[in-house]
Amino acid sequence: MSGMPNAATSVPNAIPATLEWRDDTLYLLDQTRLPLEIVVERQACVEQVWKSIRELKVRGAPAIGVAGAYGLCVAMQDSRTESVESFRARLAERAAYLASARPTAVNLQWALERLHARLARQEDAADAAALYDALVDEATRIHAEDQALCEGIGRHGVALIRPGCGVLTHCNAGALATTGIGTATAPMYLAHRCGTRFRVYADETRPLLQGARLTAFELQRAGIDVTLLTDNMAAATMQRGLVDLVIVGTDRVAANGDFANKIGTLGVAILAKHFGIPLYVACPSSTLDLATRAGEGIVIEERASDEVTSFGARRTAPEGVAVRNPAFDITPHALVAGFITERGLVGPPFEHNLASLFS
Ligand SMILES: CSC[C@H]1O[C@H](OP(=O)(O)O)[C@H](O)[C@@H]1O
Repeated sequence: MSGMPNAATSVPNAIPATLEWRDDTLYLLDQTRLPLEIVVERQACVEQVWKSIRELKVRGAPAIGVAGAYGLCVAMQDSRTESVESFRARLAERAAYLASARPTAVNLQWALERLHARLARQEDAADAAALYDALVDEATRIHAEDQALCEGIGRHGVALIRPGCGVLTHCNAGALATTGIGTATAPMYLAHRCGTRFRVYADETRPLLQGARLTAFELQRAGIDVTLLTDNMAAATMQRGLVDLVIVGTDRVAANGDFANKIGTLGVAILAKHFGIPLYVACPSSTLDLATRAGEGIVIEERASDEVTSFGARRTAPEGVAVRNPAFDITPHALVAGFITERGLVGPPFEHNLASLFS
């Protein structure tokens, strides 16, 4: 898979990894500059990491989780010479700060809580420097696990992609949303790796165009047949019989199988149901939030209106017009054929079968 991010490749024009932790420093591929520019940014402080997550320089639930984990390490570097008690107190405050960057993707909170839990187990730490080392070790483990989780999702979903089929996806749940081969794209990359020929239809995904800027970019560079659609073309494309399967990612799955994903996913799911097309949701088990009973319990991030009133740098709406800009919507589990996770392909009844993944 030449040219895709996070692939172990020596191809010179390959896209750099979504993020990198090197010499106690976090580097992020600035996804707001893609597809025209490939810019990697050194994160000098935790405030910069917070801003990078908030501004979607790094985005996608798994990638946000890994970036948040390393961001907490960045936050604690200056506290290595403090007392153990002071280090632990500061950790809680810095974790809460990072969690405030974006509320919907469960992976950010999950990763920060996992680092917190690691330190809770370090009861006999000699000093704060040892606690810092434990944080970096745990963040590194989360990073490595994420790459393996993507491969597992790919293995459990690859059989869904039959030769000659058309797959529609929304937003970017690709390699650029993770530190591996993606979630929704994982079955696509594995099918491509096996020589299966299929077509992908990528919704551009207004207002921030993750589908056009990121999904079309990474799939094209990997040599996968991808066609870019405007969001209002999904219905006609399905009506023409070009779509056999929908695979999307998710930012949070409630216990009953309702899920949050990029705004517009609900519309795609309703269309898929109408045209008798199965919709699958690809996610690592860390995205399952069994503590939230149903979709109405998921907090939806509201974003700035200028993301809607401008197209790139060009204003496209009258000054003062009222705007709504929810970044996600909630799709009810009744519209879902199954969840593709690293632990298996999960069908209904979701309340029972999702919980069974952890038993
Ligand atoms: C594999 S999670 C990808 C998920 O995250 C995206 O949202 P954003 O670009 O705002 O982080 C979108 O909902 C994707 O499905």
